[in-house]
Amino acid sequence: MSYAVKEIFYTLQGEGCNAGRAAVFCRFAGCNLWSGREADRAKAICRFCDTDFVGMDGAGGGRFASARELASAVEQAWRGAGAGERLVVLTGGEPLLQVDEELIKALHDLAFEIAVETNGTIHPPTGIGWLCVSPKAGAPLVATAGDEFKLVYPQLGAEPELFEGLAFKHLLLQPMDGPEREANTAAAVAYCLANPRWRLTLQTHKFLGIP
Ligand SMILES: C[S@@+](CC[C@H](N)C(=O)[O-])C[C@H]1O[C@@H](n2cnc3c(N)ncnc32)[C@H](O)[C@@H]1O
Ligand SMILES: Nc1nc2[nH]cc(C(=O)O)c2c(=O)[nH]1
Ligand code: SF4
Ligand SMILES: [Mg+2]
Repeated sequence: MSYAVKEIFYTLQGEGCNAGRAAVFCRFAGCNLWSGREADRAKAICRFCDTDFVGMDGAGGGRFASARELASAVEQAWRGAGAGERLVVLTGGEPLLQVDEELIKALHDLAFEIAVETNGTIHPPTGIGWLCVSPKAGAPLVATAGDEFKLVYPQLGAEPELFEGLAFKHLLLQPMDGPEREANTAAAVAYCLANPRWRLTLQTHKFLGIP
């Protein structure tokens, strides 16, 4: 199978439990909850997306004909010294529209740990080392277990209480970015203070000014 990739870049994971860790980000093109076109945003299932995932025209992006070619491009982007600690974050768009066991094997063959950022609407293939699920109100949630559950807050119809019975190691609230970011951040802080099972995560790359 071939893979449509928007961009590949090396940076620090900005969000979640692994914030601060160096990683290659591989951003797949396309999503099942929004076309990515501004004209469609108001009628999309997911309306608050902060990401351009349309096309294959970003840095390091393109159409990759095979899992080995894509894994090799990820390896080319790695800038860390030595052989250890290699981490790739597969994101998008919705990566699980494209990620398959062949790609996972090809990345493992190059000694990468694999993290995935997904909206939880697609069953993940086996072999993912760190699964981050970020549910979207109004979309079916089929990935009900994983490493971190990163709920963008607030979302009407996706209140944190609804998810407390799921099998995730970590429950995180991420303030929704956009015009209400400050109010959303204050509300997320208040929620975590009142409900200590939930921890706050911030999009640190945005205030660091890194990708
Ligand atoms: C762009 S998405 C790509 C991965 C996948 N489609 C998903 O939604 O999880 C990456 C992460 O950014 C989060 N995100 C998107 N827009 C956001 C916003 N406006 N504020 C805060 N987090 C946002 C998503 O919930 C997800 O955790
Ligand atoms: N630095 C950095 N960390 C991130 N964590 C999740 C991201 C994403 O867009 O999936 C992201 C991103 O775009 N940049
Ligand atoms: S599901 Fe993820 S990539 Fe798709 S529109 Fe929502 S935040 Fe963006
Ligand atoms: Mg992002």
